[in-house]
Amino acid sequence: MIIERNIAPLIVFAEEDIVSALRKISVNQRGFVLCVSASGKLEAVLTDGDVRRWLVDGGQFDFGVSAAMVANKQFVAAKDGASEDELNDLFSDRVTFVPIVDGQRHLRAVAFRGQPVVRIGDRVIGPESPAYIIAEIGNNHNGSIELAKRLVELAVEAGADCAKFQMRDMSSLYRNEGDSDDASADLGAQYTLDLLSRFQLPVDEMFQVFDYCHELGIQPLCTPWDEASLARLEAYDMPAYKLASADLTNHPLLSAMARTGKTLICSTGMSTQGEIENAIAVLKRHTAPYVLLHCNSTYPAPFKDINLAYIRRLEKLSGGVVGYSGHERGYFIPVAAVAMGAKVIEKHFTVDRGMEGNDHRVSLLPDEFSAMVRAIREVEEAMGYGGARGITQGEMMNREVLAKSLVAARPIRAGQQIADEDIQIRSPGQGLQPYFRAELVGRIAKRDMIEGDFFFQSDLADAVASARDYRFDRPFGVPVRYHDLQKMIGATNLDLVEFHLSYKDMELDPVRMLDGATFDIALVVHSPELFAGDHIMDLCSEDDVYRQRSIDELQRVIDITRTLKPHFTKSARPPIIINAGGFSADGPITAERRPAMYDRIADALSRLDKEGVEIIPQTMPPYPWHFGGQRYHNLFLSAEDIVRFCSEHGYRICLDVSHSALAATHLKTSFQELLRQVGPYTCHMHIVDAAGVDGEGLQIGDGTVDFAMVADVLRETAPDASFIPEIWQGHKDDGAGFWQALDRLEQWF
Ligand SMILES: C=C(OP(=O)(O)O)C(=O)O
Repeated sequence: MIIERNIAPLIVFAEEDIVSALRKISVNQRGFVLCVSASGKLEAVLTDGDVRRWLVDGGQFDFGVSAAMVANKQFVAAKDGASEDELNDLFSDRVTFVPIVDGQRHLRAVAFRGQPVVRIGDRVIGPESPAYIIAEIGNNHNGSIELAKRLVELAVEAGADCAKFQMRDMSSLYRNEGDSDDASADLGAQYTLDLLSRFQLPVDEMFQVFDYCHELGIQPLCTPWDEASLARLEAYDMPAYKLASADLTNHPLLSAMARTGKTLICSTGMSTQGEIENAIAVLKRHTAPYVLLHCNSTYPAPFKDINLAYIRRLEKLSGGVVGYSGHERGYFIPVAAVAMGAKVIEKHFTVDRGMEGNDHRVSLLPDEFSAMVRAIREVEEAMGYGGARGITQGEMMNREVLAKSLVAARPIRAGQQIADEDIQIRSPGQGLQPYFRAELVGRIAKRDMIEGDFFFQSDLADAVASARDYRFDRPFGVPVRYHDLQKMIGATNLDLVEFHLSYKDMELDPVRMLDGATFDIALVVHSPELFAGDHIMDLCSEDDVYRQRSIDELQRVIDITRTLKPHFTKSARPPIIINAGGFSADGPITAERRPAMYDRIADALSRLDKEGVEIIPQTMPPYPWHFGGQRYHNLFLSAEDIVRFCSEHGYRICLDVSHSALAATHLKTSFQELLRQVGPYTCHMHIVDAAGVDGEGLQIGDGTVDFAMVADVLRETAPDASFIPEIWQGHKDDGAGFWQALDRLEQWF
């Protein structure tokens, strides 16, 4: 259960109009608002459903009507101080939230049934959120406001979500009123008192540092070590509080903190399980929103004593969000804690581990802290949701190359019953997976096969997508290789073929491969991206030798295209599609570096003999799949970049609908707008579906692209551009994937 005490987003004044109330519901995303009087008394509850019922049941569509007129005055509410069990009893299938009111019906909080989440300012921390990472500055400023501010700056740079400090009122906190010269104090306490007396920031300076945090966009938090400090921090209006392990058993302070109604992050170091359970009971009695941090309060904590597995136990005990406050050396343990479910991570932070004070020695330096943040974010990305196992895009590509298929062991004639001896298992994995063997045996072959031909899903199906003549409002074609060119052209009324050259194909003699044949259609060539020796085309590489190799390879592609051209009678100036380069391995390249990269590409292209051909760079997805692995593409993603390159350097492009849809999703920009802007520069297109940020090459209808919209925009902005359905592995099974795509696309194009 969640108790929300920040009620401002959940209330409207009863006399506010219904439109204001609906606006508030849209913003708070809770599906309701509570109508209160000017003095804050709860009068009614207004849900989405109430508004719908009002409209359907003959509401006068008078949007000036007050929220209270439409709202429901019969609602379930609880008294402030109700226990968690009492609140739980009020929930039902229909009641998913319960307003909590005081004796005078003033609204105090709202209880929600649901996932345990807490809020700190505008941050929501819960099972689905990224970990909230606290840079524990504590007293590592050693009493210097300048150093405190510098640590805040460094925490921001390191990617922390929060910069945390500590506040003590020395006179009320210590039994000797914080007298650091008290000779009767034992050694440990005397050392701590001495440090604290010298290294505390005065309250007004502490507040200046909090202001500085706000200025830099990082949340400030603080641990009050006593009630006097809590009162001072309340006066500043902190968004939440941290309770130190040392105070988990200090129920009066815990209760005082709980009474603020703010989220409490409570460390559990130095406590037994029974003491932790008692603290949870206090927190629940106050219906406080809280996070428990597993912690071993040794400085530094020995790895053998950390007992990270306790995080899971703590989660069960608390029934809420858990985290980890680490005092060990290094940052691997917090990263592991995140993998175990920690949603708050606190680590000490310093500029110099050699400075005076215990905490410095167990603190991370800024570059270590930022490495921890990076590692945590990577682990979070890798955690997933434990749903059903699917095959990822990268695996799918590797499965094609590395896995096995069922292939014909000897020639098979159409109409023949397939026997077990007709089948063998061979790599690559482009055909039916081996476990279909039993299903295949006994079937009647639908086609003639020679030894080594793949069996496909269609050999098990009763109906197969096959080619026919198509009608489109623009020239269309399919991708071909030397080996299937004749077959594809013979199958349907293509206007063009897009010749996909592999680097191996470049060693073949085009004249011999075409055997003197000519075709009454046009030619588009897709240059290889990968050349011999793992060379990936990169016309803007900063390595001049590498770049020159890319230029030379592209010149060879141009020469081959010129040799192919006379065999395609409708080709005046065949376009050559290139993936121009500009990829990176470890992360995206910043926007400032991109213009120079485009200039290098334009310069490389200007060095080519392009007589008789047109080079058209392809629009790119954010994550290309070179060698089945993940890299970053940086160029030809955004509409602005593409338009600038084309208009400045006089090029047209190949618009890959799948790539650009993924790019728009990744860049959080409008795909429709991208199409509108790049349409006028489009010479040729790959029309194919896409999903998410890396699901490319999908069959039409298997992704999320709105093809009706795409067709409408392109009819206006690129009416003459030709296209192919570049379905991944569409050529398999005699082009079944291409024919199915053309079938589906005909309704729009
Ligand atoms: C000492 C503190 O916390 P922990 O117990 O998590 O180290 C603190 O927050 O000041």
